[in-house]
Amino acid sequence: MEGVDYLADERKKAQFDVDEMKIVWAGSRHAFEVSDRISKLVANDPGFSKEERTMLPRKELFKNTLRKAAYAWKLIIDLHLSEEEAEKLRCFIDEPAFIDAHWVLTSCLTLIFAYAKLLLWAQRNNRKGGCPWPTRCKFGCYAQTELGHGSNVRGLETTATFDPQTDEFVIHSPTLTSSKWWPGGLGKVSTHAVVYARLITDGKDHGINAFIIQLRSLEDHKPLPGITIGDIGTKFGNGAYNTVDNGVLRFDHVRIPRDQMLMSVSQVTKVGKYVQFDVPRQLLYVPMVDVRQTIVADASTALSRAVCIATRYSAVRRQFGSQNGGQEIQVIDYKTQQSRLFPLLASAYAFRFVGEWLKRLYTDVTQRLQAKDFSTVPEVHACTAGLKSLTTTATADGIEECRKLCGGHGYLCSSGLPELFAIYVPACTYEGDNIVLLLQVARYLMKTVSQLGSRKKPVGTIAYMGKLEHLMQCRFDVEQAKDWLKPSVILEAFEARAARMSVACAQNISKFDNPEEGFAELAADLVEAALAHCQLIVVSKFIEKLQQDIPGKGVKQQLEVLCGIYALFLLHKHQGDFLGTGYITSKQASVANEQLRALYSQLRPNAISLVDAFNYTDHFLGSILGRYDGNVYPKLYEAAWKDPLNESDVPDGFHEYIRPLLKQQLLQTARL
Ligand SMILES: CCCCC/C=C\C/C=C\C/C=C\C=C\C(=O)SCCNC(=O)CCNC(=O)[C@H](O)C(C)(C)COP(=O)(O)OP(=O)(O)OC[C@H]1O[C@@H](n2cnc3c(N)ncnc32)[C@H](O)[C@@H]1OP(=O)(O)O
Ligand SMILES: Cc1cc2nc3c(=O)[nH]c(=O)nc-3n(C[C@H](O)[C@H](O)[C@H](O)COP(=O)(O)OP(=O)(O)OC[C@H]3O[C@@H](n4cnc5c(N)ncnc54)[C@H](O)[C@@H]3O)c2cc1C
Repeated sequence: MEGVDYLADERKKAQFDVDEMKIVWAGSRHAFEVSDRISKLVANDPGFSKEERTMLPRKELFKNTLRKAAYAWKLIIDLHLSEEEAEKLRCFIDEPAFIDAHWVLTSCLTLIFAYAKLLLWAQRNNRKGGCPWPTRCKFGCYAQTELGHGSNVRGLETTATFDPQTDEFVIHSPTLTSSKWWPGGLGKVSTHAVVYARLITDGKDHGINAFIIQLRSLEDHKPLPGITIGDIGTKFGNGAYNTVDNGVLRFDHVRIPRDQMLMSVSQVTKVGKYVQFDVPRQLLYVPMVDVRQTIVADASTALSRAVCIATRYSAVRRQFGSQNGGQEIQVIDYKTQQSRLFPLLASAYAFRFVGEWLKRLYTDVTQRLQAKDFSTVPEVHACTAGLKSLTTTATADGIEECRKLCGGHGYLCSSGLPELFAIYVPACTYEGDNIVLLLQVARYLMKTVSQLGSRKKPVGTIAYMGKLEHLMQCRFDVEQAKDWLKPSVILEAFEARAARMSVACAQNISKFDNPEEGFAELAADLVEAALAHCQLIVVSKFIEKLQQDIPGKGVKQQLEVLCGIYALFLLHKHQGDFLGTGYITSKQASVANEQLRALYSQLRPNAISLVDAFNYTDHFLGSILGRYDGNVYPKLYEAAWKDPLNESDVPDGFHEYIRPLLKQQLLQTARL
């Protein structure tokens, strides 16, 4: 029946003010209002329908994305949307597109500028006049990865050879493996690209630098002479990321003016002299830091969406336990369901808060860079790399777990979960493979441990290493379950575990004559130590959030429950680390698990309202199982009939393939 709220009883159980929690989730009252308004605008506009996305063939799907992007662009202009509103529009349209960075950044700059802004910052500081680039081009992409190399940026093969006769660079793809491969927006749309290539002057290779290169004619959109471009082919999942034209690109001695090199860390003069500036070479990599922090901020959105679907459906779905003709048990009441679902709900909140914090850290580093203060770049690199790895791995795994939590119906495209997973899972790979990124964090940790004796004091997220002596010796000395609720106890447990794992790795590396050999041999342990450090960051930022003034009846209490679940779930999952490093005993681990179970019971009556606080429209959720009103079964039944296979009772191919077989069977039966 339309209009009935099948989850109304669940909503009545809430012990906190949901409207206030919506504001905490959004980040501020203003952010909530913008998000609420724009999500409704998208949901009520048939131009943004997603209904048939998983059924369209690739060419139609792609054209449909182009249509939506153009339509959204028109709306932004017609409605005079601010940058913040445009970004929300991009988010709620919920379709990866070539044009994404336009929504992320500004309504008039290009995607290339997004990636290149820090490079351009340095360029502006080292050359007279600004770079005319952003206003000149139409659409851009970021062409770093090649067919043969992605993670190993120093191994890229594309060359940019300076020709002093003409004051130009000659861009060339010398091998098949040097073909640019993967850039989003490259295949069919981009007119320009930031291309990473080896700089060669006077026969000398100066390593990787970035260049701005026009790819297509602004008149007829054809590739310019010497340039070959195409799409790399269909990707994982129906619909999903196939809305994006990830592309391949080859250069055959393409000439570009000298000033199209992004001269952030070095410069080539008119006579071909290579000059290195007095800035760290890593500045070349800072655009990756920018996008990684955006990915961390987006992780909570993807995870909370899956959790919202699985939580609502778990309250609607009933299995077993009916007595005397009464109702069966809601699957959300099974302790196993709770122990799989509630840590994901807690993780969604935890990632939200760590994402907010990382944004502030990133804003701080960009301000420091303007003042030529490079001191925090290594820490920001470690934080963005590590948190990108932690949050995307946990989110991709979490979405898949939510699919399983919805049983068989979770496997239907109409549950929204298969497509959400297919769109999300490449986040574990793009902007840096998650293992490669954890190894970067491990390098930073090993460096930190090796410098502990020096005058350089660890600060920021590694400040805890400053009390190493205490962290190596301390023991958890309380016995009751409720002791595990004290923030100081949780924090010390995570600090001691992270510090001990890093120190153990450093000690083992020191047993090798060559530290690089030791690092390679111990890589699996180092990844675990890096993860322990990143989990400590997430836990500590959640605890910091709770120290703020949080208004609203019961809101802070619910967040305390979620924080406890996040931390104690990790402790339970990684018990081996905590026991192995000797900080807790097995009795204490079991007491922590007791406390975790008690927290699940406290969360249970609030579960539906905690996912309502995400304030997602049914359009954004794109899931029959996650509908706000819980009216699942009639809508699932209705949706099945919309499948193209159900357009006729007798399927295409019946006469060619089914009928002959049926006839053959009839004949055989007759012979018998
Ligand atoms: C524009 C907005 C778009 C918004 C989009 C929103 C969501 C995303 C949606 C879709 C995705 C779309 C696009 C995806 C794009 C891409 O995937 S682009 C390609 C990304 N590629 C990578 O991430 C490659 C990963 N590899 C690397 O980053 C490096 O090569 C590696 C870190 C592995 C280093 O290799 P190595 O050869 O060992 O290093 P070097 O010798 O070159 O340098 C080492 C020193 O530099 C420090 N460092 C490394 N990276 C950074 C960094 N990013 N920032 C600062 N510093 C860095 C490193 O710590 C070493 O320092 P020390 O020498 O130890 O002091
Ligand atoms: C959807 C999508 C969009 C993308 N968009 C862009 C884009 O816009 N622009 C762009 O330039 N690129 C883009 N990429 C490319 C992406 O950045 C790379 O795929 C990514 O950096 C991983 O590199 P790779 O493919 O070389 O993986 P590989 O490095 O080949 O990884 C293969 C395996 O080797 C392991 N491995 C590699 N190195 C090490 C090591 N040192 N130690 C231990 N294990 C290691 C990895 O963990 C992984 O298991 C995109 C990729 C995808 C999937």
